[in-house]
Amino acid sequence: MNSTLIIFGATGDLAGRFLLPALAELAAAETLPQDFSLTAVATAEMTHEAYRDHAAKKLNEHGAEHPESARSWILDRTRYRSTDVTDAADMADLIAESTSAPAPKAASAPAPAPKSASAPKSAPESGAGSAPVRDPPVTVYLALPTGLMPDALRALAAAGLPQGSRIAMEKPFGDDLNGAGELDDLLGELFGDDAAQMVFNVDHALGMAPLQAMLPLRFANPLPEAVWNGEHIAEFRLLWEESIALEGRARFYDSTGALKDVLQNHLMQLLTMSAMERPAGIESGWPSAAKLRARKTELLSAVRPLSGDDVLTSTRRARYTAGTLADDAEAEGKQVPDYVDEEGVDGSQSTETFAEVVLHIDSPRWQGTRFRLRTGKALARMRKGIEVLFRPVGAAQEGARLWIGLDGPFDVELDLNSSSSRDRSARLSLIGDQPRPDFTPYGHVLKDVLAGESDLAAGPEESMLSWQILTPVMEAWASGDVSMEDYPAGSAGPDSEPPTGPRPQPASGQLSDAKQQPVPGRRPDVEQQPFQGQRPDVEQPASERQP
Ligand SMILES: NC(=O)C1=CN([C@@H]2O[C@H](COP(=O)(O)OP(=O)(O)OC[C@H]3O[C@@H](n4cnc5c(N)ncnc54)[C@H](OP(=O)(O)O)[C@@H]3O)[C@@H](O)[C@H]2O)C=CC1
Ligand SMILES: O=C1O[C@H](COP(=O)(O)O)[C@@H](O)[C@H](O)[C@H]1O
Repeated sequence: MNSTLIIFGATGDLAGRFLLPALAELAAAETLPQDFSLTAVATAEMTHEAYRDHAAKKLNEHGAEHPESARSWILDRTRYRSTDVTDAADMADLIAESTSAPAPKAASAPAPAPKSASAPKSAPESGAGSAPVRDPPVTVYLALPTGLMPDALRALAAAGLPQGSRIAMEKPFGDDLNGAGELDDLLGELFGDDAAQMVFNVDHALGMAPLQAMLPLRFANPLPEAVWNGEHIAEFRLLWEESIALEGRARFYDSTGALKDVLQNHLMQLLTMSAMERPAGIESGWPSAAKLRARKTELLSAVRPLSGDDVLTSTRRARYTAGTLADDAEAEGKQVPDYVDEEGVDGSQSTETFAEVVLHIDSPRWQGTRFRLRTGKALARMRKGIEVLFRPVGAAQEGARLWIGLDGPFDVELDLNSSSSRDRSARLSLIGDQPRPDFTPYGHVLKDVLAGESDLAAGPEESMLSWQILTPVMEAWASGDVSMEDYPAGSAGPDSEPPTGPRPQPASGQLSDAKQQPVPGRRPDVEQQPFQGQRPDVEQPASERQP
């Protein structure tokens, strides 16, 4: 496991809300090497102590559930450096400094064992404060706005990274289809064939244990798999609804919006994990990263392209107006102004805080099923999960419903048709909890990134296909063809009818002619596999449940 971590964007929201708490979590679980050190980087001038104070506050705010000893263990190994991420010379100094000097406090303060006095699970490569290892590998985490990624990567390549180093890049991968293609080309230019091993495209949705569990749930049980198709499922709702609003992130969010921030990446991962065909290797535990990506790209390639007209019937966008946020642990019932009046927001940009898109997949398995992807900020409650609406059978008014919570509560709910007596129908709800995840999503991500694993990294092809699917939406929204709706902060969202989707699906057994154009992938690690869906003869059922 790499023991030197450098976080760019260390004063940002991601670092404070997720990365620092995840490091404390890993320290508490004794997963980090004893000689672990963190170099926190941003542009602001600050002393090590000032940064540690800042980090301690963030850990109190977002990581209070981790033991005090684990939080101090991280802080003791943290130094701060102001560096221009686009400057190669500055970058080279930073890397040399991060790998050659012991972390400022680690040499003087004995490392408190976070949970017990036992040895860490990963063997230390050198003790804290011992003689530096020559050119040890580093892990560079780019928690930066997307626009900075190309310059940061160029500077890193020019500075030269020690053998075995890794780069973690936050989503979204590029800003649109062209940007993602250019970024992929740039990675190839800068790092050649090593790019696939070296660069980890982070999408923390993939670190959510229940999303990983979708594969065993679907493929290691006969029950869901037998009905996991368009004949039985009318609609998937892939939801990433947040109760929080901007949280001071206007600089980032106002040039991004809900579609690019969440729908293009996290929700597309929910889509692929819910709908992909069986990946080879799942029967023996977990598929290889290449096999998994092959199934994901196959699925995304089969998403029916949206025409300009389809965008009108298949999408909604909105932004919040003044209101009171939900009274939960994150949003705390705060009052917020109209989105356009939030500090740092440029109202003329028409940035949406709510996005909904309905897609169809032209594969034998998924004929007639709607895939509804919905995300938004300042909504009535925090709800991330997958809702599966089954088609009604016989005289039943409603079909069965399955809910899988992804990010706490980790609830699973199965609503079935039953009856309370011979002549009265009633719903039977089976409710349970999923197994507790070992780590939070960012705990998983950081553990994998530091350990050099790639199973949970998102492939660049997936990102490009996702951008390709959404390009017509972005174009229609930019030209104003789909009007911007609004919703009071803290409400369930806009009160218009949810979109129902585009034109009728192709006649039974036929797949759409208008397939997505293949996106040229540079990485050699994606294997294309043919569809193995079993039901080419499924007909569109008469009753389609309305959202
Ligand atoms: N916040 C979140 O909840 C999540 C964010 N992400 C992703 O993380 C990334 C960062 O988001 P977030 O933390 O919210 O953004 P913020 O705007 O909160 O933070 C951006 C960080 O980048 C630093 N920075 C900006 N310009 C430079 C530069 N030229 N050189 C060095 N550092 C620079 C800023 O430091 P300074 O102020 O000193 O310039 C700041 O630390 C985005 O890609 C986002 O998609 C992913 C998942 C969750
Ligand atoms: O990627 C992002 O995710 C967060 C939400 O993450 P979660 O794990 O708390 O659901 C979101 O707030 C942020 O805007 C986005 O960049």
